[in-house]
Amino acid sequence: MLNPSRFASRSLLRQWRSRSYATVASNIVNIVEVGPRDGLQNEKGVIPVSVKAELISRLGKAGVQTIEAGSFVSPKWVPQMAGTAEVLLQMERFPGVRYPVLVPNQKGLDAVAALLAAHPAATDEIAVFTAATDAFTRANLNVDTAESLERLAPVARAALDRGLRVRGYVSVAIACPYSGQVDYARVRHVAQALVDMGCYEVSLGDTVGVGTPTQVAEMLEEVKKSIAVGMLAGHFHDTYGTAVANVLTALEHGVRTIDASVGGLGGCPYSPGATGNVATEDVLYALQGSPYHVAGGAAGGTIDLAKMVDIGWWISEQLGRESTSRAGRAIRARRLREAEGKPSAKL
Ligand SMILES: CC(C)(COP(=O)([O-])OP(=O)([O-])OC[C@H]1O[C@@H](n2cnc3c(N)ncnc32)[C@H](O)[C@@H]1OP(=O)([O-])[O-])[C@@H](O)C(=O)NCCC(=O)NCCSC(=O)C[C@@](C)(O)CC(=O)[O-]
Repeated sequence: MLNPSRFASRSLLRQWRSRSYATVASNIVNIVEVGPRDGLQNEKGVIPVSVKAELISRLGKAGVQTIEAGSFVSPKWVPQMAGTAEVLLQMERFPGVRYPVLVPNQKGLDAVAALLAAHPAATDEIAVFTAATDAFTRANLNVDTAESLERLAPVARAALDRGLRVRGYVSVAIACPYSGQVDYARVRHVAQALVDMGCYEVSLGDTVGVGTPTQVAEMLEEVKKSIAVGMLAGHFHDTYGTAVANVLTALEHGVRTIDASVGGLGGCPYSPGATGNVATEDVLYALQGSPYHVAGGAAGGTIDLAKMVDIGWWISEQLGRESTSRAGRAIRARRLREAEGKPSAKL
């Protein structure tokens, strides 16, 4: 450990202090809560705008810093995301919280622009998306990957010109439901193309949820050959129960932004058999007592696990299903035992 009194000048001391701060800051984990978008887009029924807005309001109140609020995609393709503009107007907002929206094409960006013309604070960020395989991109966007990138580049440019931040997604970064094992070099090239078009961050998706920690590590090492790890995010579905392990692996490899979904909601309509995202509650629980600090939004502190458990339960009830968050279910069961006066250790 260096001793600050050994620094010859104040400016060197300042540099040392800022380096120390950078070390601390590098343990800050950002959660992008994708429940209201990735979580709800795969539901069978159509979810009322009021429920979606209430979900986002509750998440903001629980301290979530970034909440993906919905999509401006074709309602013929994904009817569950219809009404995102209304959601953005109905939900309660919290200072310091970001509310990005998914945009697939110029038409989606035009809809965002029309909303912003009337309500300039509706959002300040869009996310564009493509995939590492042509088969998946065709299923999701009706074009192959190269064409999707060609179409997205002017959309990203126009969004940046409007002062919006642009995030990118690469789906099927580990395996594709249509073409199997994915070449990680291809993931790297597609992620690089998104960075080149101006995305400040690229989220790498194990859309199918089949990835193991070893595969995630290999994929990240490949992508990191060209892209600074600070620009990468991890997006892990939990089909085979490896999502929390994959989150921890991504953190070990330097990734500091994790997409997660309250109650483990979700799935992609074009990824048959895939279950929801890693549950936000499970990530929060797994990181307790670790060197990582999960950044909070409104309160400036962290995300409140107890409140997230309540939200996971509430939204699951609204959807007529059970929360798939293991931590959420265990915490809830413990509360019930305690309410009945039964002995309850941490379990
Ligand atoms: C991109 C298209 C539209 C192309 O779909 P297309 O059929 O090739 O496009 P089109 O230009 O021929 O348009 C067809 C119709 O859609 C309308 N349309 C066209 N664009 C829009 C728009 N933006 N908003 C509203 N309407 C739109 C358009 O006006 C037209 O309406 P019609 O004339 O028939 O009445 C379609 O493929 C689409 O919407 N795809 C979105 C699919 C989607 O949302 N997938 C889920 C999100 S990605 C994901 O979940 C993965 C991720 C991000 O979570 C990460 C991971 O897990 O890997």
